[in-house]
Amino acid sequence: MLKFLENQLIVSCQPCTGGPMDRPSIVAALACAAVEGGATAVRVEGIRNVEAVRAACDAPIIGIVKVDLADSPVRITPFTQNIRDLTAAGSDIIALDVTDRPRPERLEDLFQAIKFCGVLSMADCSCLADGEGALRFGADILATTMAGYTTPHTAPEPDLELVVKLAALGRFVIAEGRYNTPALAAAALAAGANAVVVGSAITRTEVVTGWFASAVKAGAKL
Ligand SMILES: CC(=O)N[C@H](C=O)[C@@H](O)[C@H](O)[C@H](O)COP(=O)(O)O
Repeated sequence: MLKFLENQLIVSCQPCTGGPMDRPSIVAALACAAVEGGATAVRVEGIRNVEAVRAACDAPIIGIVKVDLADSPVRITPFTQNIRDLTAAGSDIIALDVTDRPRPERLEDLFQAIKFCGVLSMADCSCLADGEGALRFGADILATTMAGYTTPHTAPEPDLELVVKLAALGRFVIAEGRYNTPALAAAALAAGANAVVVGSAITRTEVVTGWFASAVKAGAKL
């Protein structure tokens, strides 16, 4: 699986929550379109969406569940039950938030559940220490997904420095988070990532339209 993903583009098919494209049939169409365009794998949120994508295309699926908890800031795949459900729905890889923040279940138990389910684990890190911790639990993939998201202000640029640091740990590294142009996606691989995930710039029409709308408004003022 990791050989198959080497030097490849992975597309995150997560429409804006509650938006007009937030439906399993549309997520499945986005995934098929991404594969037609050259993506090798897709990242998909939610059990119904993973099921719909699995039924529509053969590409490897990185499955996640996002849960909003009252007593924890951890949102991405916080429960072992999420892992069992994502596996049953057809995920090949399961990604989870591995940041050092209060969480409802122990990371050790989550990684054990992933191993027990026979799928690969992808550790969504915010910093080098997250990656080092995830390695101790046997993470198969280290990713930069959470870089810039554990403090209130999201950085505008992707965290290429974290790619370099994680790559030095010697595990398969996926760059993810704000790779909003082809040049930035290519820069991730040049920095040492084994693959790159692009989401918003390909599959969040509202976000991309917003970028253009702001630029057009700013241009009109000149
Ligand atoms: C921080 C967090 O919750 N990230 C989520 C992870 O699944 C998604 O909302 C992102 O869209 C995804 O990581 C891809 O990143 P970008 O959309 O920037 O290409």
